[in-house]
Amino acid sequence: MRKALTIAGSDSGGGAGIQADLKTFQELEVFGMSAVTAVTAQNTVGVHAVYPMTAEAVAKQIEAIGEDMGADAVKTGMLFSAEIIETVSDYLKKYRWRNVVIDPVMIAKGGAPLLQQEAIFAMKHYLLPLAEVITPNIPEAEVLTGMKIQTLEDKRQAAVRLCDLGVRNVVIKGGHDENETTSTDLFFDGNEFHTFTSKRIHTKNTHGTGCTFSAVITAELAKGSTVFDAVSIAKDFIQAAIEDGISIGNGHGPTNHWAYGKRKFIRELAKS
Ligand SMILES: Nc1ncnc2c1ncn2[C@@H]1O[C@H](COP(=O)(O)OP(=O)(O)OP(=O)(O)O)[C@@H](O)[C@H]1O
Ligand SMILES: Cc1ncc(CO)c(N)n1
Repeated sequence: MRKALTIAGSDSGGGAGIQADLKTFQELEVFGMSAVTAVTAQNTVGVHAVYPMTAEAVAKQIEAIGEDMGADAVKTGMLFSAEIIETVSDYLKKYRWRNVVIDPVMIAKGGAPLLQQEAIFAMKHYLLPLAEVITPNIPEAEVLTGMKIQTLEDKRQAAVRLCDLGVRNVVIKGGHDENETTSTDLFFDGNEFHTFTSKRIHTKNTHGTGCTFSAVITAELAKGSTVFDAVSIAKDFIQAAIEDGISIGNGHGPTNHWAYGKRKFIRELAKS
């Protein structure tokens, strides 16, 4: 049984954060574990409140896992403060965890800040050098690189800059390219570029797409996939999850975490 750890915030609405990560790990048959960095009171409409944990509480959760169960892959999501980022970075080094996926969560879809402005320095200088993969959306990649991203060439340049910060593989996600008919994610492994493109789905049920995408990469790395294959599976998984999105609540509904598994099961049934 492969094990994956998510270090992220709790989304009471269940579509993003720790909840999305654990549902995704489960779908991919990886044992999921968590260290909660903050509790958010959140639903499909927005974030009502954020209650960060102390850095000590985050440290104790990670230590409990590190001293006993270990992890085949680790992902980070909402980290909120510089202090939490520094603590997480220290523990990633202490346990020499490989397959570290950083989703540099900064702002929720409705605009609520999930990372303090003054924590960006810590993210760039302590956390990013530990990343096997980083998965920023366009606004996050702009903040981390200090450049405006409008074209595919801009995404390429930003990916190179992120590798210069010590990251080994970069995926710049295209969900925010809202004028396009496709959603194109740019992958850079430090040497070569590859684009993963899918048809853009016109839906408001996209809450937690980024968390789910990076959780798939984490689960696949835990199972021994290459980074390229893990990203490729993540793209298929999120496409199915958005296509079969769930219309609950009055705002951005969640994606469907079991759509990918259900389709795979139906395909296998048809073959037999
Ligand atoms: N409307 C859409 N149609 C198809 N794919 C999409 C759509 N929106 C997002 N995606 C895909 O979902 C994944 C996540 O991208 P996105 O840019 O939305 O992340 P994000 O902004 O970090 O998400 P969130 O903050 O809501 O968790 C990417 O693979 C992207 O291509
Ligand atoms: C807890 C949490 N993490 C990440 C996101 C980004 O989708 C969110 N909305 N909430």
